[in-house]
Amino acid sequence: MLASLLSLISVISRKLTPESIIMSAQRERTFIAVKPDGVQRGLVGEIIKRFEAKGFKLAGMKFMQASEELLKQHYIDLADKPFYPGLCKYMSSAPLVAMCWEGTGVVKTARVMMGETRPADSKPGTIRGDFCIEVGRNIIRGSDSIESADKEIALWFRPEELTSWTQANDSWIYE
Ligand SMILES: Nc1ncnc2c1ncn2[C@@H]1O[C@H](COP(=O)(O)OP(=O)(O)OP(=O)(O)O)[C@@H](O)[C@H]1O
Repeated sequence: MLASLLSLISVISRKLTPESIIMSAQRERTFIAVKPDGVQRGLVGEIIKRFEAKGFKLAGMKFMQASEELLKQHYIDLADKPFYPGLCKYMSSAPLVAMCWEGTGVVKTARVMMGETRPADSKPGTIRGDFCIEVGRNIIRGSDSIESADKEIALWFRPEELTSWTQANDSWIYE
C-alpha cells in the first residue's frame, strides 16, 4: 500500500516538474517536407536521421502525393514568382514525405540544417550542401518562421495526426 502510494507520488512529481510545465508551454514545431526529388533519390532516411540525431522529436509524418491545389496554397506567398506554377506542378507530380518536427528552436535550426535555397550557396554539412546542385530540385522544404510553421502544419496535418510529446507517456516527456 505504502509502496503504491510512493510510486504514485513519484509519477505525479515527475509529470509536474517545473521544467516539464515550461517545456509544454514553449513547445515549438516546424513543417518539413522531403520533396519528390529527395524521395526518389532515397534520402528520406538520411534526413530523418539528421533531425533525430540533432535531438528533435518527430510529431507527425505522412508519405503522400499532394494535390496541386494544396501546393498552390502552401506556396501562396510565392504566387507572383515566375517559377511558382512549375514549383506547384513539380511538388504535386510524385510522392513526398510531409513531417512535423518538434523541439527547442526547431524552426531556425532546421533552416540551418537544410542550407540555403540555392544549393551552390549551401555549406557542406547542410542537407542541400551535401546532396543537391539545382535550386528546383533542392530536396527539402522547411518553414521559415514560427508563424509559417503554424500555418503549414495546420494545412498538412489534422490535429489528431500529430503526437504530443509532452503528453503521450512518461518516456516522451522532455527532461
Ligand atoms: N529561381 C528559382 N527557380 C526555380 N525554382 C526556384 C527558384 N527559387 C526558388 N525556387 C524553388 O522554390 C522553393 C521555394 O522558394 P523559397 O524562396 O520559399 O525558398 P526556401 O524557403 O529556401 O525553400 P522552401 O520553401 O522549399 O523551403 C525553393 O526551395 C526552390 O525549390
